[in-house]
Amino acid sequence: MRILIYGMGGMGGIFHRFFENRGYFVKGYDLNPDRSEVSYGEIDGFDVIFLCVPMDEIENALEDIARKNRSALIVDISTLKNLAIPHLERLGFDYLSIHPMFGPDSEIGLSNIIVVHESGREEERVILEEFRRAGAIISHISVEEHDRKMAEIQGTAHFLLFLFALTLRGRFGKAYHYGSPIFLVMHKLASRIINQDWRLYYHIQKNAEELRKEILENARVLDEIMKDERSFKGLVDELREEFDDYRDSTIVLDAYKTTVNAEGIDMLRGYIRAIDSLVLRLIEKRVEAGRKVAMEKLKLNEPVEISHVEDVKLRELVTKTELNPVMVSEIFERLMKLTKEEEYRILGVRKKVAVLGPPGSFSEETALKLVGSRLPLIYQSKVEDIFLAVESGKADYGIVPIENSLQGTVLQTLDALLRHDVEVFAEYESEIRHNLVAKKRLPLRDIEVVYSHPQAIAQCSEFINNYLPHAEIRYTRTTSEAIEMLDDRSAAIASELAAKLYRLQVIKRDIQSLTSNRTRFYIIRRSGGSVNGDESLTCLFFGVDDRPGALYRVLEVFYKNGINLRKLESRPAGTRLGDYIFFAEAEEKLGENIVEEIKKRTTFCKVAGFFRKVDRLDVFTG
Ligand SMILES: NC(=O)c1ccc[n+]([C@@H]2O[C@H](COP(=O)([O-])OP(=O)(O)OC[C@H]3O[C@@H](n4cnc5c(N)ncnc54)[C@H](O)[C@@H]3O)[C@@H](O)[C@H]2O)c1
Ligand SMILES: O=C(O)C(=O)C[C@]1(C(=O)O)C=C[C@@H](O)C=C1
Repeated sequence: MRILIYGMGGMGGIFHRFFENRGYFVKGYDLNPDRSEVSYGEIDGFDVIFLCVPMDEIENALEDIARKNRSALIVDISTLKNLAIPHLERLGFDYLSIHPMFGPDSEIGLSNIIVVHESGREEERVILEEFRRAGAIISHISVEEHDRKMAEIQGTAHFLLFLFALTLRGRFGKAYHYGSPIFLVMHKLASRIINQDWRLYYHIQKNAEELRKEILENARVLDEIMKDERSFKGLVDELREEFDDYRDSTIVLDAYKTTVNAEGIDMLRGYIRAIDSLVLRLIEKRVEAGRKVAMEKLKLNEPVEISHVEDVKLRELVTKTELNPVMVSEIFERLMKLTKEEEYRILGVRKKVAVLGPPGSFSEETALKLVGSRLPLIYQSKVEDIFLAVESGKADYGIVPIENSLQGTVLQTLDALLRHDVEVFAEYESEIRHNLVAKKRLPLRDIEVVYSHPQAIAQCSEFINNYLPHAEIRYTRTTSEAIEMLDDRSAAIASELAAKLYRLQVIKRDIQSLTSNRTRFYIIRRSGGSVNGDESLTCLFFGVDDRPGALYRVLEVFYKNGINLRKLESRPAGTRLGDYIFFAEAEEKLGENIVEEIKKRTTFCKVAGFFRKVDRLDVFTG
């Protein structure tokens, strides 16, 4: 979906950043060439055009667009619908008409967006879904009802603020040091609207003439009521029934302090203290919201950690500030960590699990199957680092691949298992399923490039040869890298989880060749964990003298006790050329006597774990 922002002023800027940060192709066009990224001649190549020009310019702008591009979906964001909709209808555009109830310097999250007209096009669904996911509150009303409601809502607020300004004019000058918080907030709001485009307020008030009469009448009534104690109390009692939500109004008032012009060291220190205490209260609010999010996630079976939500958030935040982007990202990463810790706590998750990253990898997919979706994963880029994380206590468990049906034993895992003070306590087997994914639904013939890791490409070669012989293959180091490269004409091979995480379309599921592609994982923990009792397997390392029959004498122990070995590998001991250490997996939990017997017949023996096969791992207890 190619999006054009037509009019790159305040509102245009917001929508440009919003969609760009979410990975859409977005360009801006403006009469002012300094703000334009494309020329007027290029506006025909877009599927969606956000109309973000001032209201007086809407008609001209629509005429200009109609000359170049009649097929795009127009997104009308105007404040008053009677200035835009007649022209959209006359020119025959498909259009989505919304009223974003926020200004250029606001955040979309928690803002109201009123939808007054939809054309039924797919792009509309995508746009509204993005707003919804960003936390906007979307409501639907008719065009007529919209203009009536705006007269009530905006008309009343603006009129009263202008009245406030008119009444106070000339009384205080700029000396507001004795202002109360409520007064100061109202003063600020009045100054805000007085300093914006007056035409907007003029148009809104045009629809609000009846309402203003009502306000003036109410003012007279109120004046009378306030003269009498009992009638005033009666009014307050009545109003309290409707105006009862004043939670956190102090935060609103205290936020005002951050906007004063502080001068001198003492006042500046006071100013910073006020900001700090506000920040602290806001952090508490953030964490409180995290607790509620966690309960929602429990219902939806969603993971606590959603990396693409975090990535988009960080990208958006750094584009909103001139501050050092690295530090800003760090601060918000810490805040998210605090929130996530609280989410885990509320869900009763006590364990942390180290897996091979990055998010969206097949290892992560396995981890999610094993431990469910709401666990703290620690992503490591190497098998060795998973062992280190577990050994050092940074992670409680590690999930490491030990064997793949196509590639055989994972030697890094074997070597690390020998060196580190960890033990295997469970194993898990999973089938790797590859999917062809893309940014949008694409017929196979339109896919020009396929990105993926060489192993994934190899495992899907049959599918690629049969269905994508025309496509160019480009190798990437990781699945995430393949996904980052995607444009409208390419596809990637990735796990179902990655498709979900990065909100991609799955073009074709299970494209791996018929040969089963299974991977067995060990689940490791620090040595000395409690034995469960239902262990049925043992893995161990041993070394033998360099003489005939030495290995035979060890194997004899298994033979004599009727114990099957399902795996036997030799690895260089790392001492001198020709010295080997053996690794074995026995299909039984070896008793102490057997281990003793093996020790007698070997130069070295380390039991790396008594373990069992599992389908789930409980991370909610212990
Ligand atoms: N500002 C708000 O709080 C707010 C809130 C909701 C909706 N809106 C609506 O958003 C729209 C834009 O408001 P804004 O505050 O972003 O305005 P703005 O003045 O900040 O930006 C308008 C931009 O449009 C450009 N422009 C003007 N005429 C043009 C034309 N014919 N072709 C191309 N570009 C043109 C201007 O150069 C400017 O960059 C209006 O319809 C307004 O009703 C504004
Ligand atoms: O948005 C969510 O799902 C949250 O739980 C909030 C939050 C955050 O702290 O910003 C925390 C965890 C997720 O990884 C993404 C974001």
